[in-house]
Amino acid sequence: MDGSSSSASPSASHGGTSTLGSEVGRSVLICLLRLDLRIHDNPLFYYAHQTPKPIVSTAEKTVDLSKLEDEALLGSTADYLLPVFVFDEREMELSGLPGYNRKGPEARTREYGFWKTGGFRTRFVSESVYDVRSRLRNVGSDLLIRFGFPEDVVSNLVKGFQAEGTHVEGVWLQKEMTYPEIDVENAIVEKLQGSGVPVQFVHGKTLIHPSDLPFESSETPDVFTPFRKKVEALGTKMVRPVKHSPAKFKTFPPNVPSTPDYALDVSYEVDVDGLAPRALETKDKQEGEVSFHDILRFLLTPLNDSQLPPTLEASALLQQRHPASAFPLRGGESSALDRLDWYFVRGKSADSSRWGKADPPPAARYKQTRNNLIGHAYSTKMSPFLAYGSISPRQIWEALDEHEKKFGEDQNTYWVRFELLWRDYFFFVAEKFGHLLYDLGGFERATDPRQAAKKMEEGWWRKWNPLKDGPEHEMTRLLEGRTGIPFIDANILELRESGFMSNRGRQNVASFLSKDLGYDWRIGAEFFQSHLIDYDPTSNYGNWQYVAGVGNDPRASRQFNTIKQAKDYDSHGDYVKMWIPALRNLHADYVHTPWLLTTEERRRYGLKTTKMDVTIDGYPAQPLFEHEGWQRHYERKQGVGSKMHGNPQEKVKDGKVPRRHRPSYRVSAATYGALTDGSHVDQLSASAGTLYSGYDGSGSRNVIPPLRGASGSIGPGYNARPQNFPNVAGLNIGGGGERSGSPFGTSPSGQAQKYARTTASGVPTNLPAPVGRAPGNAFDFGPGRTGSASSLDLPNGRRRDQQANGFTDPISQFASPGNGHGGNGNGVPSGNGGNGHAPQAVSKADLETSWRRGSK
Ligand SMILES: Cc1cc2nc3c(=O)[nH]c(=O)nc-3n(C[C@H](O)[C@H](O)[C@H](O)COP(=O)(O)OP(=O)(O)OC[C@H]3O[C@@H](n4cnc5c(N)ncnc54)[C@H](O)[C@@H]3O)c2cc1C
Repeated sequence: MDGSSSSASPSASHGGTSTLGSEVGRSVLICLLRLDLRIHDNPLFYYAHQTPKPIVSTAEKTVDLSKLEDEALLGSTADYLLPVFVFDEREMELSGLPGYNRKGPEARTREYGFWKTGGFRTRFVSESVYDVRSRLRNVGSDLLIRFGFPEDVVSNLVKGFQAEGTHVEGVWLQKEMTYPEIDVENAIVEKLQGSGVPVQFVHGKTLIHPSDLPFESSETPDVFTPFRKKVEALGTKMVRPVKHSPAKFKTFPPNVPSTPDYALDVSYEVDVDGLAPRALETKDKQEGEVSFHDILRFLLTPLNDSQLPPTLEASALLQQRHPASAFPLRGGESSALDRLDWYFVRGKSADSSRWGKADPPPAARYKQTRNNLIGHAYSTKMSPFLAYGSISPRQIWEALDEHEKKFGEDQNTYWVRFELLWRDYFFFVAEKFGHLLYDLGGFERATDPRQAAKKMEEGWWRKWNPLKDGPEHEMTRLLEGRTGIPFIDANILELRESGFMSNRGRQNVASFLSKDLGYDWRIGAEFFQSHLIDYDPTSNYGNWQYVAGVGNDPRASRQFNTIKQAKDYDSHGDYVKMWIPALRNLHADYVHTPWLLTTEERRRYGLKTTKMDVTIDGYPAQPLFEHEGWQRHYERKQGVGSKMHGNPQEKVKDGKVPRRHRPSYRVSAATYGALTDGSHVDQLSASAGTLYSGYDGSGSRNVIPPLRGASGSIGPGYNARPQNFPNVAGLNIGGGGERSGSPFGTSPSGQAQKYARTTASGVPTNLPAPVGRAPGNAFDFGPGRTGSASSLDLPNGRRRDQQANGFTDPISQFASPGNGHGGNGNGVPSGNGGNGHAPQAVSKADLETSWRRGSK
C-alpha cells in the first residue's frame, strides 16, 4: 500500500504527520490486537498497566520472558499505550475498499477456494472491532484501525515513532497457536529485527495457561479423556483467575505518525442493527465521511464477485441477522458480556415446575438442552465471542462459579466446563501437530502413520472440483442444501442463511460428507470456515478431523445415522420445517423421509418435483444417497425416542407450564372424524378402529396420523397408503370425500382400497384391489362419519366419551365443534361424509397391546 492509497481513504482518524514536539523523549507501548478483541481479562492490557519487575536470575535458571514462563514479570513504563487492530488482507477480502490495492492473492481457502471470511463473519468481526474501539474510548484510550498486513503496519508505526524520537518500548501481542496466525507473528518478529524493539507474546487464548499444563504441550495426549483427567487433577490450579483491566487506561498517543498504510475509519455513528443499505451520498453525512455501514459494505462487496458458483458462496448481501438465527447476537465484547450475564446469572428462562428449581438461568439445564436445534438459548452461544477473543474462557469459568454459588452445581454446569476443556484440547493438540491440522491425513499421520497411509491412497477420499463439477454434482447439491435429505439440508441452509449451525448439526453434516459420501473432509471444513461466524481453526479443523476419522477419535470409524439422528433430535420435524419451507405442510412422521411419499402424495402436500420447481419451493423427490442403516428408523413416529429436552426459553404462563406436546389420543373401536377445530393432534393411534386426519383450521393442510393397530380401517387422506400402516391385517383404505380443491383426498385415484395385510414395513401382500368408488362411496370409513359407541382415552388416563358430533377436551386446546368430518381447508366443518361401516369391535387386550406398541 503506498501513500496514495492512504490519502484515498475518506477518513483517517489518526492520520496526519506529527513531529511529536514536546513528546520527544517519551515512550510508547504498541499492543497489537488480533483474536483478542476485548479489554477485560486481556493480559496485554493488564500487564501494560503493571510496574515491570526485573528479570530475575535464580539458582536454577534465569527467567526467560520470551518463553512466557511467568508473565507476571511483565510490566510497562511507557507513557503511551497504542492499541492497534489490522484487518488482515490474508483473512478478509479488502479489495472493495476505495483505493485499496491488494498486495497478495485473494483471501480464499487453500484447497477449494471459498472466500475465507464470508458475509456473516465479516459483519461480526467488524462489529467486534468497532465495539472494542468504543470500549477503549470509554476508558480513556482508543484503537488505531488499519487495513493490510499486520507486520507492515506495525513496522511502519515503529519506524514512524522512532523517526520522531519516540522510544518504542515494545510490541506486544497475544500468542496464537495455529499456523497462518503463527506465520504472521514470525513476519512481525522478522520485520522488527534490527529495530531494537522487543516483541513480546502473552497467552490469553486458552482456559489453562500453557505453562500450567502438567505436561509439555508436545506431549499432549492424543485422546481427549486422558488430557481431561490430567488437567482436572490440577484442581484449583487448573485455571488462573481473571485479570481485571484498569478503569482508566494509559493515554493514547496524542499524535500517531503518518504511515503509508491504508486507513479508513468511522467518522460518524449509525445504528448498525437498524441499517438499511444506503448510498454514500446520503444527505446527513458530510462528503468523505464514513459510517460503519460503509465499511461493512466495502468489505462485503467483493464477496459477490465469485469465481465459484455464487450459490456456494457466503452471500455478501446477507447483512441482516436471520429472524430464525440461533445466533442473533451482534459482535463485540459488550454483546459477549451481556450474553454471559444473561446465560449464566441473570436470565430467567424456564419453568420452575418442570425442573423443580426456582427458574434459574439457562446454564442450569445446559446438559439437557445443548443438543437442541432451535432458538438461541439451548447452548451458551459463546463460540463466536471466544473465536474473536471478545470474551476469554476464564471469564466463562468464573461466570460458572458465580452461577453455581447461586443456583448449585450439577451435571449441567460441569458440562459447560467439559466443553471448554474440549476447546482447550484442540488448541494444544493443534499446537503439537502444527500443519497437520489442515492435512488430508490429519493428526493420524503422526499418531498412526500406517492407517494414515491407507487413507492417503488414491481413491480413499472422493474429490470435487468446484469450478468444473456442475450444479447436479453430489457435493454441489450438498453445499447448496439440495440433497433431498431434509435433516442435512436444513443444517446447511441454517449455516448459509444465518452463519451458525448447532454442534449436533455440525457432527451430522461432517459425518455425512466424510463417511456416508466419502468426500475429502477438507471440503466441508473449508466450507464451514467460510460460512461460520464462530470459525476457529483448531475447533473447526480439529472437529472435522475427529468426525472424519483422521484425528483424535479413538473410534475412528464411528458414523452418524442421519435418520436416527433426525428423529432423535428433531422428532417433530420443527427444525427441518423452519429451514425448508417446502416441507412445512408435511406430517412429522414423513418430514425426514419425504422420498417415501408417492408422487400423488407429494402433489397433495404441495411438494413440487420438477427440476425447475425445486429451486422455487419444491424439494428434491429423491435423496442423493440412502444408507441401508437408515431404513430401520423410517417407521419411527414423531415424539418416539426423542432426545430433545425442554427449551430453556419456554414461557411460563400463570405459573403453569403450557402444554408443549399436543396429546396423543387413543381411539378405541371408534369411528373418529377429522378434527376441525383449528388445531391438530400430534399423534393419534387406533386399534382396530378407524381414525382420520386432523386438519389445521388455519388453512394449512394437515396430516393423517398413523394407524397403529392389529386391524383397521382408515379414512382417506394424504398418507392413506399401506406403507404407513405396518402389520395391519385387513387394511381398508377408504375412498370418498374428495372434493375439488380440497386437500382431503382419498387413496390414490380416489378409490377405496383393501389389502389382506401389510408387512412390518407396510408392504401390502396382495395387490391393491379397488373395492369402492370415490367420491362419496367410502369403503369401511369415509370422511365425516360421526361415530357411535366411541370413547377417547385421554393422555392422563382419564376417559371421555366421544360426543356424537366431534368431541371436546377440556384439558387440551382442542374443542371440536365439528361434526366429525374433514374440514374444508378453512377450518369450517362442512358436514358431508362417507357412509362407511361401523368399525369392528376389539378387545381391551388388543387395545392395550396396540397402545403400548404405538406409544413406545
Ligand atoms: C465439524 C465441526 C466443526 C466445528 N467448528 C467449530 C468452529 O469453527 N468454531 C468453534 O468454536 N466450534 C466449532 N465446533 C464445535 C462446536 O460445534 C461449537 O463450539 C458449538 O456448537 C458452539 O456453540 P456454543 O457456543 O453454544 O457451544 P456450547 O455447547 O455452549 O459450548 C460451550 C463452549 O464450549 C466449546 N465447545 C463446545 N463444543 C465443542 C467442540 N466440539 N469442540 C471444541 N470446543 C467446543 C465452545 O467454545 C463453546 O462455545 C465444531 C464442531 C464440529 C462437529
